[in-house]
Amino acid sequence: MALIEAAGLAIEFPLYHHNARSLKQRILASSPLRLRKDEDNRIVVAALRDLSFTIRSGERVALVGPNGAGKTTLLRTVAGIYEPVAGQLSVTGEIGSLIDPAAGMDSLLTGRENVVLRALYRGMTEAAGRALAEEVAGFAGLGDFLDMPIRGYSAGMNVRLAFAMATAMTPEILLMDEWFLAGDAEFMTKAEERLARLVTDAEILLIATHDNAIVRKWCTRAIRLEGGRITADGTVAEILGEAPASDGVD
Ligand SMILES: Nc1ncnc2c1ncn2[C@@H]1O[C@H](COP(=O)(O)OP(=O)(O)OP(=O)(O)O)[C@@H](O)[C@H]1O
Repeated sequence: MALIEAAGLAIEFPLYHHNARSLKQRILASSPLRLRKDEDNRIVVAALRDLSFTIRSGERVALVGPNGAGKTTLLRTVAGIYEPVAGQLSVTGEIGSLIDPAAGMDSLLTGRENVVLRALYRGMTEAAGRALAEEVAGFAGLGDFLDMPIRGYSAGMNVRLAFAMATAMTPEILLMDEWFLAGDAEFMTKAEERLARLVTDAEILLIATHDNAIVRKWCTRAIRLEGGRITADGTVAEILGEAPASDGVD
């Protein structure tokens, strides 16, 4: 059973800037509690502060909140990209990650080679990887581009490949940034069908978004982050209420 549990989770980034002092003053003015000095006397930004939550199998959770609230940082932390500086995070279940399209891809390899390589990392045989590449090819609709190095792909092609690959592997936990749902109309129709199947089988969906229509369509629960903290956690109706389609910050 897939499960994500966080207790007192905190993520910080050191602030590197040639003029960190004045930057600090400016950020302090707008967000007085978000900067501090760590044990090594470095100024750090508290990207996530004291987060505690449990996400269980069957939940489809939206991370909502203004720019800089910490939504993507939380996705990346659950994906294992960032190490918490405090608190605990426990993630049970195989993760499919649609956060950074080129992450984990080798730009010198072709789309097909990347799919096979990813399959091998996951412990599949090469034959199974090749079969998976065919499946991904059919869905992503990249045509001959599938056999070209991905450094020549457009941004849209990268998204198609990443989306097709992540969803073909039916992860138990799917982590997604909203712009994976912003493809062209034809692709999105296909993608939505696939996503619907995936979120029915896959156990947890965690998506960062500003688009309330996406939250209402896909999610059962919403967690609101502000300034790196959870300020609300509840059903979509409780968190969004009568809010309009977008929170207007993007
Ligand atoms: N790699 C990094 N290095 C330094 N600071 C970072 C890094 N990533 C995020 N931050 C800081 O952490 C905070 C949270 O950023 P994050 O990108 O998670 O917000 P977000 O809610 O996803 O915003 P948006 O809606 O704009 O995508 C911000 O103050 C940001 O500047």
